[in-house]
Amino acid sequence: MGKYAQLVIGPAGCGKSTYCNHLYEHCQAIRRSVHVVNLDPAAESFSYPCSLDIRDLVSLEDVMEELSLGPNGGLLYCMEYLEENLHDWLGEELEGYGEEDYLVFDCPGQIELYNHLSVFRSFVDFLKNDGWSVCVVYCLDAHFITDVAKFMAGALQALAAMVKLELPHVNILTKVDLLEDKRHLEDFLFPDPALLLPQLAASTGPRFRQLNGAMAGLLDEFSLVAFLPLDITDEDSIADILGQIDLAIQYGEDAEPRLRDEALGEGADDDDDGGDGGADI
Ligand SMILES: Nc1nc2c(ncn2[C@@H]2O[C@H](COP(=O)(O)OP(=O)(O)OP(=O)(O)O)[C@@H](O)[C@H]2O)c(=O)[nH]1
Ligand SMILES: [Mg+2]
Repeated sequence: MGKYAQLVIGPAGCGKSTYCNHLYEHCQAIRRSVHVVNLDPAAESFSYPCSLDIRDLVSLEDVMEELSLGPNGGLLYCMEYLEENLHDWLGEELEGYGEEDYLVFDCPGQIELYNHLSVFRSFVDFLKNDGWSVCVVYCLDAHFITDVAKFMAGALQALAAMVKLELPHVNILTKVDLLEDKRHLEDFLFPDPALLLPQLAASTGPRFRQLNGAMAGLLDEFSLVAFLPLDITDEDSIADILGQIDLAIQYGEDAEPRLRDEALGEGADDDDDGGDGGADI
């Protein structure tokens, strides 16, 4: 048995909260328990029921008003405040959760929080020490694949978060339903630098050739940057993603006996198939 969590991160507006809501609805549909946590002190409203909310600790609005800070400085202050209060606030709140609980943390969109500051590293270390198996879910807007240079930048950001947080990691290409032309989608789900490099060269000046080569080499060397497509109009899409995340944190191994026990406890049919509609992993 264990405690499981997803840390949903990615650039501003890339669809993190929408993913969290879609995942919550999917889990409701397959009768799988999941709690969504808001970690964005600037959030105003959510579509999902919020089980735990950073704004109960600190809100951006109050910080901006009381400390006369702008939105970015205010957000950094809030996140550093969270880092200082991990034990006192988060530790206490998480006492209400235990074995078999599954949390999804909907994070703010400023990528410097993952790459430059220590707050998320402290946050995941705290969760790990508290016994949670955590998977980072890095969201990138599918719009990024319309321009190879933009995609390279997005993939490198995902790679930086992967290296910095050192956790099981799944990358998601969100908003795939909005792509008009899906013919080249596959090229970006498993990006092959050798394939992308000529396109990159065509869209940048010759003096960037060496830099482009070095960046492509970096992605190639790690060969860890692959993306799963999220099409919110296709239910299989979120089921596949959840299945991959389950694999990454080995959720299925612990969950199967529990689902069967639950089904029996609820007087399920004798011939229970144990599947419960869950992801096929
Ligand atoms: N069609 C479509 N729209 C999406 C999808 N994901 C997000 N959106 C839209 O994109 C906008 C931003 O989505 P959010 O889920 O708020 O993005 P976010 O990453 O949580 O944004 P921040 O928390 O501000 O960084 C909203 O208008 C969403 O409705 C998607 O998969 N498909
Ligand atoms: Mg959001």
